Parts: sequence; structure tokens; C-alpha cells
Amino acid sequence: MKLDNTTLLKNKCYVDGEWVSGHEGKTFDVTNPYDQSKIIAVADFDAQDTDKAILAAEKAQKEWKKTTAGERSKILRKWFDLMIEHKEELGKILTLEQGKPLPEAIGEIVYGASFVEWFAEEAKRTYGDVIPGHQADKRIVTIKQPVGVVVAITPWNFPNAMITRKVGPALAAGCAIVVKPAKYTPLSALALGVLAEQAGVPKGVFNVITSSRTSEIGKALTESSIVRKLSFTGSTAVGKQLIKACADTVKKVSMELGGNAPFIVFEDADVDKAVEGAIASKYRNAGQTCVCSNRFFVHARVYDEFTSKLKIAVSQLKVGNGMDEGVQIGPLIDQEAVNFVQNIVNDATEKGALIDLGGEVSKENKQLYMPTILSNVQKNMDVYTEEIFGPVIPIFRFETEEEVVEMANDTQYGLAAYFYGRDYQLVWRVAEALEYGMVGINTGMISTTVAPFGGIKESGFGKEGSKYGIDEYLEMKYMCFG
Ligand SMILES: NC(=O)c1ccc[n+]([C@@H]2O[C@H](COP(=O)([O-])OP(=O)(O)OC[C@H]3O[C@@H](n4cnc5c(N)ncnc54)[C@H](O)[C@@H]3O)[C@@H](O)[C@H]2O)c1
Ligand SMILES: O=C[C@H](O)CS(=O)(=O)O
Repeated sequence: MKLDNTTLLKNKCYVDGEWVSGHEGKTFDVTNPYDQSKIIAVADFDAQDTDKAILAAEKAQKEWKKTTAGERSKILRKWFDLMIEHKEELGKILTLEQGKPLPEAIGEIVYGASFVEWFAEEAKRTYGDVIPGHQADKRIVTIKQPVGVVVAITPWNFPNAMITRKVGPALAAGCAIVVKPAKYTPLSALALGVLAEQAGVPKGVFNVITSSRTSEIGKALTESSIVRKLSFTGSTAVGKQLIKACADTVKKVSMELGGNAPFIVFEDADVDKAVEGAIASKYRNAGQTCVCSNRFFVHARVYDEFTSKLKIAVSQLKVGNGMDEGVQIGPLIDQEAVNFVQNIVNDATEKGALIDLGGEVSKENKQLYMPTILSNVQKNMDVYTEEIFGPVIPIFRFETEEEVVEMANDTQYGLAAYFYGRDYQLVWRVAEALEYGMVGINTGMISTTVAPFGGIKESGFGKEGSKYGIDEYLEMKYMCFG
């Protein structure tokens, strides 16, 4: 597929304002998950190259932190404008390397750009305090200052928004940053570098390094004493490794990790709205989204109505190449992901679950997993404990509010939860009882730049977006005047 604006398609790393190869000259291929065709070979950085990027960020940050909030705001606003101007091209690059349907990809570009727009404004609101002195001759003030050099390690499932959700506040706060995207999806990150350069982001303030040597680069990023902050989005398993790796240099860390979202339909729910919300919260990115509903709990009294209406809606979803008109479910990211989803379905059926729909890969393309509904599922199945990360809906039946809240909370994760119900006392009771960082009530879509996005328990800590997101990149200083 030809890209109209090939200036956005880069295959070298963006370091200190230059487009560079790794010192060894090695590359790795980026492929289209739909058909495994090679898109392009990109620079394969190693630890030595990574150290240079960190030094570039250190040098740039010394000047960047001296700029005014207004100056940083203007540059971020220009970057936002350029993202919106190029949203179709950025969307095509994203679909090519990640697979999600083009309308969803363009939607991600707009969503990702909204973080840059938001933090262009928040840059000017990093207020401090004037505190009444504790002694007659003392005056107390607090100010907020940039944390310093930041590194970000980001996932493949949202290769634009998971970067801007970090880079936006980091730059707004006066930090310089080195971003290491997933090896599957480096092109979206590099394209952001092109537009950052055009927006006037100074050399070295925003750096993008690409590599297939994930652990080596992670080690270089986490061991550097120049780096004061790591912002990670990815799996809980990797997040735990990175938290440990950052301990030796006491880095500030933010962790946006895995999820296992319950989707609860109470007996007084609007069933049609619940079905609509189920589709919205389950099938984004073919289910490869951290806040996707993972376990569906339906009250016995509405079970038959909900499941029959859901099956009709799911059976109408169009599966195929994300570049094709009307496709709603694209490929999973790789064969390992397909195998994982198939194994989780097989585990369920071996333990007694029934396949009401799907349960297998497409006959046309092994990377496409068919939208699947499982019934008669039990708590001893992997679909109850694992993050499915695929287009599979396991439906559990329940009778009481107490039992469903207990099941919903019966996980080490705590990212997002959803429920449909109309009794306002039930709504408040359940919303407060659910142990999650984010709760959708009568809606399946909760992600927005204006709200604090983040989880609890083993879904991580720290908030992204909202008025809180910039605090992750600031340090508070207390000054006592005698
Ligand atoms: N909470 C959120 O906001 C959020 C958003 C998107 C994805 N996720 C989670 O991310 C996961 C899917 O993304 P993924 O498969 O890219 O996750 P992943 O943890 O495998 O990889 C994420 C990033 O970490 C890097 N990485 C992997 N192992 C590493 C190591 N040992 N050292 C240093 N870096 C390492 C990868 O190259 C990638 O850039 C899911 O669990 C999903 O729930 C969470
Ligand atoms: O994978 C989860 C990301 O955070 C995507 S979104 O923020 O929910 O759109």
C-alpha cells in the first residue's frame, strides 16, 4: 500500500534532532500483521546507541527546562495541529504496522493528539503554593520543577496514543525524553518524530530509538543514572521487572499495566445499551486493548435476552484486512498471540465451556481470530484469570450483587471495570465496591484525555491524562525563607 506522504515513513532513529542508524548498521524488519509482508527495515539500536540518546536528552533538557510554559505550550500546540493535519497518513502507517482497522487507527491518532493539545494547556498550570509560615520570620513557598530526563517504553497495541500520553506531559513539564516503542510498531513513533521536528521541538528534547534487542535496551534505559523517570506501558510481568531495575537508581516510575476487566449486566439494566457497550468495550483493536472487557457477568433474569442479542451483534462484525472498507476486526499482532487466544479457548472448552460463536481462526487468514462467545464458563478456566487480549467473550451467569462483586474483584488486576444498572443506590454501592482504577457505568467507553487514566493493584500506578498527568513529570520543591 502506497503512502501519499512518504516523509512520515522513517526507518532511522531520531536522536538529537538527527535521523541516525545504530553504530553497527544493523536493522530489523517491520511487517504487516495481516499478511506478514515486509513494510521496511528499521535501525536496530544497541546499548551504546541508547546511551548516546540519553546523553542527547540530558544536554537538551538543560535548555528546555529554562523555556517558559508559554513557549513550550506553543510548540506542543503546533505539534498537535500537525498530527491532526496528517491524521490519515499517520493512521495508514499505524494500520500497516499494527493491523487495526483504518478508521480505528485514525481515531487513535486523534485521541493521541488530544493528549498533546491537553498538555499544551496544562503546561501553564503547574502551580505551587504560598504557605503561612510556622514562625514569624519564616515564609514558605512550594514550586514544581521538571523531574529531568525521562525514558518511555511503550506497547504495540496503541503505537501512537501510548507515546503522546507520555511525551505530551513530559515536554509540557520541561523534561526531555527518549522513547523506545515496541519492535512491532516503531513507524508510528518515528512519524511523530518527523512532526515534532516540524513543530519546532528542539533537538534532543524528543528522541525515538528503535530496536529488536528489547532487554538490552531496557537495561541501558533503567541503569542510567542520568535518567530520572521511567514511564512504562505494557504487561504486568514486564512492568514488575522494570520497577525492580529502576530501584538501584531510585527512578520515579509510572506503570500502566495489564487488565482483567469485568463487564456486569444487572437485572435492571437496559439490555440493548449493555449489548452496545459490550461490543464497544470488547472489540476495540480485536480485543487487544488493556481496558477491554475480559469477563462478562450477566444476571440470570436477563441472561437469555442479553446473550441472544449479543450473539446477533457479534455475528455481524466484519473480520479482515484493516485497510479494507468496513472491516471492524483486524488481525492479532502475531502468531504467538493467535496461539495464546486459541489455547485459552481450548482450556475453557476442555473444562466444559460451550462455544456459542467462533472459537477458531478465520479460514481465509490464520492471523484473523473469529469473534467468539463462550457460555457455561467457570472460575477454574483461564478466561477467568488471564488477560485474554483477543476477541473472546466468556459469559458467567450470576444471581446476587454480592457474588458478582466478589467475582469481579477476584483478580490481581485493577485497571478498568464496567457495569450496567439503573437503580441509583445499586450503582453507587457497586461503583464504590469495585477494586479498579476506572469504572464505566452504563458505558463501555471510558478513555479520554480529560480523565485520570490508570490502574491499581497489579495494573500499575500513576495517572495519565487529566489535570493529574503532568505531575508524573514534576518534582515539588519546598522553600523556607528565613
Ligand atoms: N494500562 C495501560 O494503559 C495499557 C495500555 C496498553 C497496553 N497495556 C498492556 O500491555 C500489554 C500488551 O502490550 P505488549 O505486548 O507490548 O506488552 P509487553 O510488556 O510485552 O511490551 C511492552 C513494551 O515493553 C518492552 N519490553 C518487553 N520486555 C521487556 C524487558 N524485559 N525489558 C525492557 N522492555 C521490555 C517491549 O519491547 C514493549 O516496548 C497488555 O498486558 C496490555 O494490557 C496496558
Ligand atoms: O490498551 C489500552 C490503552 O490505554 C488504550 S485506551 O487508552 O484505552 O484507548
